Amino acid sequence: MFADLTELTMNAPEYLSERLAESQASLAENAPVRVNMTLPTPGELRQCLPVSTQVAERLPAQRRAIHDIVRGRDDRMLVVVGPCSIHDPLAALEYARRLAELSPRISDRLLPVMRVYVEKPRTTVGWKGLAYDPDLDGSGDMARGLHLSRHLMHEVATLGLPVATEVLQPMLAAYLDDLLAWVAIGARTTESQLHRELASGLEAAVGFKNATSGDVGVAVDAIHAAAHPHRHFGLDERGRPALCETMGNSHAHVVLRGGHRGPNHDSVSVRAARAALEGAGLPARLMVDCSHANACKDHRRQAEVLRDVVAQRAAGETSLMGLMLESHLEEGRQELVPGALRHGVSVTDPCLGWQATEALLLEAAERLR
Ligand SMILES: O=C[C@H](O)[C@H](O)COP(=O)(O)O
Ligand SMILES: C=C(OP(=O)(O)O)C(=O)O
Repeated sequence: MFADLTELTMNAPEYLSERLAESQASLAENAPVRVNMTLPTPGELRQCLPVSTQVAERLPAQRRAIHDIVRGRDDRMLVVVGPCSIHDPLAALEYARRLAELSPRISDRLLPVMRVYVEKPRTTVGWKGLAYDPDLDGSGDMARGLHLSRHLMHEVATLGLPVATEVLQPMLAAYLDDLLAWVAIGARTTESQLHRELASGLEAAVGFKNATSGDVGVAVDAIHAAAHPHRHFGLDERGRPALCETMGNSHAHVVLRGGHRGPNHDSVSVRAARAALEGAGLPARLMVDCSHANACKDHRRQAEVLRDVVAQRAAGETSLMGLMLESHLEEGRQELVPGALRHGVSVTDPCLGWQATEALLLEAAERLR
């Protein structure tokens, strides 16, 4: 397994992309957008990296378990935990092995799902994630990025862990969604109609973050929109433009991540979010992201936030059904300097280290028993 991924990390799957002939590319030389490479279609990538029988059989049960928590039929809490972003697939697999080992020790009270985030939304500009730039140097080998992303998700799923990701580019869902047990729509895209349509057609439960401003209303609107059937523009398996019809997703929920005005994990904010959902006739089900503006981007504060949420839940706030933690092998973050990276340290937001994460999840499970 590891040998396979190591090899993949080094060898670009050239057969999956095709540089357009110079004559074709140069037609667009002076255009603001230059198309110089075709990418594999979703069908081609899926064929190249098929889902094993074991993973395919396990995924529906994982999704059902998450649905049950989202709906309140299972009183455990969902915990979406893992690196802010994946930049080193081998380090991510090492993390996944540790989480898979911890999982049975807490699974009576918590259901861990691993963050395998291969796309990053940026406030302005910055590295956009493994799917866009797996070599971390701006070369943007997206064919390899897609291949690595799918391969890694499959490896994580093979360990028995449910896989979570944020879908930023709606087109990418078709490459990955047969591996996803939980999906995030981020704070910067919750208001986007395209993302709401996408969520409406996913089998996985979808968490909509409140806006970066702190506005929870847009996430409530998003849940409403995602629950509806839609007809929207999309791509089929062969990459052709297609009219897509969706059924509506009844497992969308709000994720409180704080905002420009400060955190929103406290009991007053939780009650306000609950009231907003109830007022819109929607189930009052909430996940709290312990990171981002809830931790004021200080990874150590995630522990305080988690303890506060668990205490509220233990005191009877049953609308709180989930937690999110940004966590990697080692704590903190580092600047993205290719060739000088420390192993297992985030290159985007600061993360809790593994030891602190493990201790915190064991403590939370105990508190919820
Ligand atoms: O989760 C990661 C970041 O908070 C998000 O991608 C924005 O990052 P940036 O503000 O560093 O661009
Ligand atoms: C980008 C993320 O969060 P948000 O959309 O809340 O900023 C994230 O969870 O990685």
